[in-house]
Amino acid sequence: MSTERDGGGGAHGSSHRRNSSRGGATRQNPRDRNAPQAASPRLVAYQVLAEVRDADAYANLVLPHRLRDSGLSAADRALTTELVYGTLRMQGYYDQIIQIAAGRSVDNIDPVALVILRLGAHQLLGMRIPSHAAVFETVSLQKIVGRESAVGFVNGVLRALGRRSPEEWLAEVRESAGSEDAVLAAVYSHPEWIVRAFRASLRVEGRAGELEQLLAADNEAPRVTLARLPGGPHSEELPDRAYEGDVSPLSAVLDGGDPGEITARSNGWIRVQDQGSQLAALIVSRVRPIKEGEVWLDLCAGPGGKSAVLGAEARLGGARVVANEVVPSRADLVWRSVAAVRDTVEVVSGDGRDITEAYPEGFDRILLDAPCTGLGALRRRPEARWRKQPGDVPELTRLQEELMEAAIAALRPGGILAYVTCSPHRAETRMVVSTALRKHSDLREISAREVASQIAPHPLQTAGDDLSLQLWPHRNETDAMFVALLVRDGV
Ligand SMILES: C[S@@+](CC[C@H](N)C(=O)[O-])C[C@H]1O[C@@H](n2cnc3c(N)ncnc32)[C@H](O)[C@@H]1O
Repeated sequence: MSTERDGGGGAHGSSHRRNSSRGGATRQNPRDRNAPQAASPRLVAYQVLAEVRDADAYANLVLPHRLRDSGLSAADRALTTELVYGTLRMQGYYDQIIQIAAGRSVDNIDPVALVILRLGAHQLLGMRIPSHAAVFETVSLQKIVGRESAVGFVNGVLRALGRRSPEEWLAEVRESAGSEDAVLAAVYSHPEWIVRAFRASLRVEGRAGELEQLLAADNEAPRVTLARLPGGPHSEELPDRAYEGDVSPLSAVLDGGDPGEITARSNGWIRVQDQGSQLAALIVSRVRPIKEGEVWLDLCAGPGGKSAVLGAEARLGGARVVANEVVPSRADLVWRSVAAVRDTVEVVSGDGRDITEAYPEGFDRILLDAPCTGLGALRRRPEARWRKQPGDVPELTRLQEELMEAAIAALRPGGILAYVTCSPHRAETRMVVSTALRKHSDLREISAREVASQIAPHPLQTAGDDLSLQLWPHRNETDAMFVALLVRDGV
């Protein structure tokens, strides 16, 4: 499931790396395992990675908490972020190299040592921290958190890693993979089934040649993007060191600075949100002029990023919004997210498949931002690619089709339904829409691409013949959002 308030992303910066390669783990005696450990970037990064592995935690939720409590400087917080996000994104690639260097499968490596080796691999190969510093610091970490008996092993593997350049390792990994998809999966650190799904979606647009660019974009930290809710006290102003993005007229793309300070000062009017998500919500609110008294539904609203945009737009046009979310704790997040426009948004919690029981009178516009694999947001959720399984797809498409049926039943005659996912997987996008169109002769599709191109401040880079809109990280610098617009016949 996807979230919009995550922001996410890792900071880059070689100066941080240099400063911090001396920090933390070496300031105490690494052999005194009972002494309280002062926070260091590598120790905090290890703790986050261990929590992600052991407790199925989300790095973008755990990391900010750990950083807040760490007492680390801004530079060391940036280094920690890079260590966590970079290591998680490139885990598949580093595992190939660790296997070669260790002469055994990663399945046969002690789990703590494996996390530490991945952290070391990222420093050596991803951040190009000088080999002696990276090896020394990482071995020190093993002495603090790992088994004493594995220290020699970790030291030996890291030294083997450091003996070859990143380019030599890349060539070695390329050579040892088999098919073309296996090579791409290994080199760009994606599971092979995701590579195949992306290839299939791009091929429909006649752009299969962009696959490598897409995979590479997934491994880059996205820029932090803010949404300025329309009608807010400073919605027209761009914050310092920000520029308007190409995709959403509400966007402010940050060129540095702390988004936390800007968002906290704004009382909910300015918030972190991917441009693709902003555009998806604006497609619902701007597809046609708003008639006073319209009632809109956000059927799967948690954590509420799009509800806030819809609420702000509805408020200006005299409409109101019902925001529904099945998980009560996520409905609370929606309630918090719409703080600036609470007079316009009613937050409710229930299964979206039963929405017509609670609201038999129906809705003029519905946003169905469906639970999905989230394969379009891998940049911002670095561990997600390793957790998702191909078997998740059929289960999700069943739920998506059921929610689609409920949304259609809740649509007033003449009403508009936007079906949205943050996944480009065809089974979750066009196939769900095609099934709905086949089943309901009173539904017709209109061009989400055309509506989107009238909203976007700059020409939208899209391809293919579909009426639906498919955005891509490598082309649009957004999550790979999909939007289809369905209109129900009638007045
Ligand atoms: C893609 S997320 C929505 C993101 C949200 N629109 C935003 O912009 O912040 C999908 C949401 O659907 C919720 N969900 C899953 N099954 C549901 C159901 N049967 N009824 C309503 N919501 C559901 C999930 O809990 C999740 O919060």
